[in-house]
Amino acid sequence: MTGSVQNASDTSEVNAVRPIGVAVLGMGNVGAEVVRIITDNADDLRARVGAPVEIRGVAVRDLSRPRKIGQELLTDDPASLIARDDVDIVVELMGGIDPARALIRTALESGKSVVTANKALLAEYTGELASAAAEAKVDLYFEAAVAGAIPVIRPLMQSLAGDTVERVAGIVNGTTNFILSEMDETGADYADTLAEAGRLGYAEADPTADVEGYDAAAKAAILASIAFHSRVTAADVHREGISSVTAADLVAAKKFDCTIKLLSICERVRDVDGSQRVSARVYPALIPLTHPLATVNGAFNAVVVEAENAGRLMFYGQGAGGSPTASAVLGDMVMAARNRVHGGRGPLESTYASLPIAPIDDVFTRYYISMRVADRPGVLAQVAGEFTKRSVSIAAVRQEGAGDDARLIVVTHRAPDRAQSDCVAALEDMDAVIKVSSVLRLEGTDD
Ligand SMILES: NC(=O)C1=CN([C@@H]2O[C@H](COP(=O)(O)OP(=O)(O)OC[C@H]3O[C@@H](n4cnc5c(N)ncnc54)[C@H](O)[C@@H]3O)[C@@H](O)[C@H]2O)C=CC1
Ligand SMILES: N[C@@H](CC=O)C(=O)O
Ligand code: NA
Repeated sequence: MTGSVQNASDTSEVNAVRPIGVAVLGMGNVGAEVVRIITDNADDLRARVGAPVEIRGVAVRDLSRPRKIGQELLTDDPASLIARDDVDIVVELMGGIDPARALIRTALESGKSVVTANKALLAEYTGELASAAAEAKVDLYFEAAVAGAIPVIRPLMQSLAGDTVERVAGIVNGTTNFILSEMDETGADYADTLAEAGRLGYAEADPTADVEGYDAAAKAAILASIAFHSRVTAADVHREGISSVTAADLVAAKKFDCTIKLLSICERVRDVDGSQRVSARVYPALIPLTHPLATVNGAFNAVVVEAENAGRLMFYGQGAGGSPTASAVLGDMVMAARNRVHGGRGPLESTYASLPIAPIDDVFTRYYISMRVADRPGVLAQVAGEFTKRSVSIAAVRQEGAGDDARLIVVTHRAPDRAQSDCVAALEDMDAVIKVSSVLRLEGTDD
């Protein structure tokens, strides 16, 4: 056998190396799996890192709850745990902004490397935390924060570091994808499916973050920051959730050979004057059934990256759940541990391009609009007139039903989102339009 990793596990050389001490903050869906894997795979981890990896403690809220770890390792005092001299790496899996933000900052400032899956925190405070990591010359890794087990952060930060990324788009929220897939395939009820996503460990502690698109927007902010070397925060991301998507929308989408997915889209916008901006947006959209993202179901995620030289790359896998997410956390933990044993550091934050944000109004989109209309001659022409006035070209019109149930479905060509939303507002004001029942964007088409 050759290679230092193999030799390290076989000889006493490693035994002489100081162990890497790990503090785990939070023992919920992900934290419990991280603790399990570190415990079960101790020998392999030691060989891969070049030193034993030892859990120094696990911070929990409720000390009395039975856990699959020795009671002596549990604490309800995370600040004291991370302050210990024998802690080298802090793995933050509590979620939320406070106290996670302060704990991570303190850990970094006192020279500990940090691994976190906390996208809500990163989408606001990566700048602050990355500066603290850079100052202290330690690592801040967060592969698990976007698309769970799927490697997307590292490919964007490292593998594509020499390329120019044009677009990163995909399905990055497992809970909403699970809900939409179940509603589509089995006609399952929205509320039941959301509860099931919680039981399966996919949903956030507050599932509003999932269904209203906050989680997907946080991930879009993280992806856009890395892809476009610019600081993008959650507030920069246009966000719409899935709570207004109905079973009827899914049925109607099928008639257009489409399905509905909650998409996170990060795009380099190239303006006519040669300047560049970043668009980051999250919304439920129709996509053709032939599109690769249309077959991504359940809690699976997929991210499509388009880069100038690499072309199109697709990353697919389990985007949520305890063990898949723990896999990504462990990958980061091993990297951070190796760096501490052998020297070296992960990449620093890169925001040199500082591209401004393009508001949703300026972005070119396509719309799918379903409305109940008065069943009388001339209505179609009136409706079409509102689009013509705003230079929005109609790609398809379908008329369904009759009498009180007369419906028009309009699909537009690409136009500035502002012009499209103005058309919708005008339709809502028309006497002939009884109700605009559904407005969704259409993605994944060339026109
Ligand atoms: N569950 C998933 O599929 C994924 C979760 N994440 C992220 O990973 C993190 C953890 O997620 P889950 O394990 O699902 O959440 P969870 O809610 O199951 O676990 C969090 C645990 O941290 C504990 N905790 C919270 N505040 C604490 C405090 N101050 N001191 C001690 N313990 C505290 C809670 O009691 C809970 O047991 C979150 O940031 C989440 O957004 C990221 C990717 C996927
Ligand atoms: N709640 C999130 C968990 C993973 O990030 C999701 O459903 O994707
Ligand atoms: Na990931």
